[in-house]
Amino acid sequence: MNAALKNGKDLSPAAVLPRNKALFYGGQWHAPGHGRFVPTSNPANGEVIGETAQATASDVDAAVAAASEAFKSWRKTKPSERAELLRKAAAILRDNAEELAMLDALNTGNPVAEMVADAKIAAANLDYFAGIAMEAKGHTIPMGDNNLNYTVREPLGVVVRVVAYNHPLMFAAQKLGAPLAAGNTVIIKPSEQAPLSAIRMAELIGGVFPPGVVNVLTGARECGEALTAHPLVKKITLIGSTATGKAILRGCADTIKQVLLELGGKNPLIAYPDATLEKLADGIVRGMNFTWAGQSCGSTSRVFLHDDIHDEVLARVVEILATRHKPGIPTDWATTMGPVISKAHHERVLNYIETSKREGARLVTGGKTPSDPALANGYFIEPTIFADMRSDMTIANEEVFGPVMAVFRWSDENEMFNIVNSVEYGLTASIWTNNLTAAHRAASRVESGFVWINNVSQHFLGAPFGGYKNSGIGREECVEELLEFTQVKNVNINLG
Ligand SMILES: NC(=O)c1ccc[n+]([C@@H]2O[C@H](COP(=O)([O-])OP(=O)(O)OC[C@H]3O[C@@H](n4cnc5c(N)ncnc54)[C@H](O)[C@@H]3O)[C@@H](O)[C@H]2O)c1
Repeated sequence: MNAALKNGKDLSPAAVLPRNKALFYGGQWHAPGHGRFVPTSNPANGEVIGETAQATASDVDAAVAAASEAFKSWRKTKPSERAELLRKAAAILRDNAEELAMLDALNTGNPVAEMVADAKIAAANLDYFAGIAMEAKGHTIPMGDNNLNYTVREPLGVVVRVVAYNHPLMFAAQKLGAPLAAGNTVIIKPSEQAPLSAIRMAELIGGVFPPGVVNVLTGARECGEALTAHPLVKKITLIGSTATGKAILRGCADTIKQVLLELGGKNPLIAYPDATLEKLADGIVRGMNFTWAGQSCGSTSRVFLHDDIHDEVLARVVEILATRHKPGIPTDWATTMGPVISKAHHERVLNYIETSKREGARLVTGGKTPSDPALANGYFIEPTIFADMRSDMTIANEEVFGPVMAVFRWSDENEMFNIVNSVEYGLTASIWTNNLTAAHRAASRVESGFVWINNVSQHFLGAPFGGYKNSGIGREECVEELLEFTQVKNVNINLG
């Protein structure tokens, strides 16, 4: 199939790459103050495919000023009108889903066929927050005679949303929904590792909103730090690593800035002996998100198999994996697994593999770069499984953020939960059993913010997503996310 054509649409790089490379704020494109642009590349072959501006502190000042100015009228805009614009933006994203998927495939290495869903998920989020814009409401509080006491929820002001590289368009677009619906203006800071689709998003939907309401600043750590420290930024949110979350928390101290943090994970999948083995094996493969080379915060990368079913399930998993995920060129519509994001990350993941071997984990499958010469210049790694894991091994505790699964054997439930809950992370967990009591008991014991029973990976719009422990602060994709971007004012009226 010609990768450049899909449903009559031209999906060649020339057609899908953004036209701009500068900074989008105040409704216009601005060259960075110091004029620096940096290249961005395609992880499937290492080739440079574009360049983007590197925002520094002076650009941050200018963008925050524009967003701050826009806030004055956006906060007064009727929620129903704000909702209408969000719905308009959602429709544009849906119309451009294939183009945006191809752009993300070029810049992240995630397979294009699977990335089409990302624009649609982002659009669904915008529609969802458009629908609940009126839920940013207050209460009346009974105070007895001669007093009327009520609360109102007001927007915060300028909100910054810093996002990770693994689903760049989806994160950049979906994270606009809640703050805009609540009346804030937003600056999106995409990852410097995959910035192109956020720029394209600004081209497509930036003009739907009044100037300064939606802004996109590309840049790296320096840009993120300047945004974090800026006194006129009232809240900063992050989708990123726990290390960056800690840096942002530290950077917020001087301005007493609110945060919302969606951070890393080392998520357990726990299988009881009575689970339906066929579905379990399928779920273990799906939960690891091999499609994006394991680069998902929610990946269930620690699999705890009960002794009675361990060997049979592991054999099934290896069998499914062999037919389902094979590294390939991400812009090819038939590809089922992409590379990792960069040369540095490739080396990091391969190091984790070598360390695991050295520490005595048993390599069951994968563990190396693919032999296909067409992939030689990209950052590909075969889907990898280690078994006979011990809790003191490195990948039993550290987030690899690559296609590397760690399988543990268990027989004592208490010992198993000690290991499950011994890591610093607590994002997701997946529990497999047909016993209702065991399922609820396990859900209650596991220290994670988002738990699936007999399922993996899926998010449910309206249901709170977020982490326990060092996996984050706050909840998203639900009413609470909307309320995160409001502050409560209490008004007491003396009627006497
Ligand atoms: N919990 C979630 O919902 C979720 C979703 C996806 C990814 N993640 C996590 O993201 C990580 C992988 O993504 P990544 O490598 O892009 O993460 P990262 O933390 O390296 O970068 C994330 C973003 O933070 C910015 N940044 C870096 N240092 C900063 C600083 N000091 N101040 C402000 N901003 C700064 C980066 O430029 C980027 O835009 C993994 O740990 C993964 O688990 C979490």
